Amino acid sequence: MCYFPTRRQPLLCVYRTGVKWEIEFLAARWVKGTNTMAAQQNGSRSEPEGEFSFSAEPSLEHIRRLQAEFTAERDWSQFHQPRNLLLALVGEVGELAELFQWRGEVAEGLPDWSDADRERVSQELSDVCIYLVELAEKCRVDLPQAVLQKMELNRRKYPASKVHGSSKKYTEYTD
Ligand SMILES: Nc1ccn([C@H]2C[C@H](O)[C@@H](COP(=O)(O)OP(=O)(O)OP(=O)(O)O)O2)c(=O)n1
Repeated sequence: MCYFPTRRQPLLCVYRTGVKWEIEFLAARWVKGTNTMAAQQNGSRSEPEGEFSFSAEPSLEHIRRLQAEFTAERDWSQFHQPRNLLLALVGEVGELAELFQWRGEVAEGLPDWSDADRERVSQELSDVCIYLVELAEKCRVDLPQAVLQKMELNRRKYPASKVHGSSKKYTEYTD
């Protein structure tokens, strides 16, 4: 797998043979950052107002491998059993919740938030994602496939024609 996001692709591909995922990941982040900066300098946004999408990389498998390397390098695998990871995950969810605490309703895009608070949200969401992915690994759940299967189940449980515009739980439907 290789990144082809910009004309800088040769730089990124140089690292492929070393299979140093962290370097690839940081390089991809750098590319995204410079793209964003360039867009800002040109006075343009990378996306139309109101639209948002994730970068294609890293995949969940890529994140799993990066975290596996991170823990192996520190001899921390001994601490990262499923129960500990679950507690760590819940702790990070708590830290994320704390950022939203007492603010009242928050608009999509967090328009009134400071850059520092947005950065904290980004970091806490990342902590949640990292621990979630590692917990899935330790539970031997193939998370991307499991998510697809769960979404299919959700579609069948909540047929759009039946529940359109309603937030009721499926158990509340009588027919
Ligand atoms: N034993 C550990 C400790 C940390 N991490 C990684 C995964 C998380 O992404 C992040 C969590 O680090 P901290 O426990 O220091 O928590 P925070 O980054 O949230 O710091 P703070 O609690 O000060 O906000 O580091 C890990 O994998 N295993």
